[in-house]
Amino acid sequence: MTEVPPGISGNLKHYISGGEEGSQWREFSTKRHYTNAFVVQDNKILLGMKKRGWGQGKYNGFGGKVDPGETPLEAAKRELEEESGIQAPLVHAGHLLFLTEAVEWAFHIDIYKAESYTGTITESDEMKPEWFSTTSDPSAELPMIPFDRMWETDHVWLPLLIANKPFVGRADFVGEKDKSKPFKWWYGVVEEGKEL
Ligand SMILES: COc1nc(N)nc2c1ncn2[C@H]1C[C@H](O)[C@@H](COP(=O)(O)OP(=O)(O)OP(=O)(O)O)O1
Repeated sequence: MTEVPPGISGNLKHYISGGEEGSQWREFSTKRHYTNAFVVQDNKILLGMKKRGWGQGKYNGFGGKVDPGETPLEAAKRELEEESGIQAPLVHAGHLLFLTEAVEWAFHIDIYKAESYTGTITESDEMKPEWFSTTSDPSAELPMIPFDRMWETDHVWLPLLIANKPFVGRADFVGEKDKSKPFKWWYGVVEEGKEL
């Protein structure tokens, strides 16, 4: 299954794919644009525990919908500040397409990363920020990234973000809302020396 799935494109090299035997990509007619932003600094990553709405109870980057008239980068900076209280020089790291049974649109999510920030990390009504270790060193003072409390395919692409390898992926989920599980997925990395 090395063929790039419908809905994503770019100078991509197959990285990982899988799913239930015989499963087909789901059709979709509309996409909604979202952002997700991560601060990675000194072997640690800032995640937030979502306190309400879509993904409640899961850890994720900071983000949300792109508002009309905003660029994705503007939206990513606004959402990061609204949800965690900080400003950061975000750089585009990849994008993802997610489909679920719970909603009729596809989530197009632009993913951003920063290696520094200004301001004071502050809990908001939407997110509780926490630092996690990006290393597997058992002597690290921080807890490891809680992949068992994140969306199921995050363990595939978050290491690419941490390693500064631009990526693009698609995952189709089955099941209701937060109980949904991926049934088909494909992730690619951008070919060496090429643009995303
Ligand atoms: C597999 O699906 C997903 N995985 C990951 N890692 N992140 C996802 C997935 N589906 C959605 N997301 C992200 C995209 C956004 O960053 C948030 C959802 O944004 P939200 O609905 O909270 O948007 P807001 O504009 O903040 O919402 P309000 O209207 O409540 O302010 O999850």
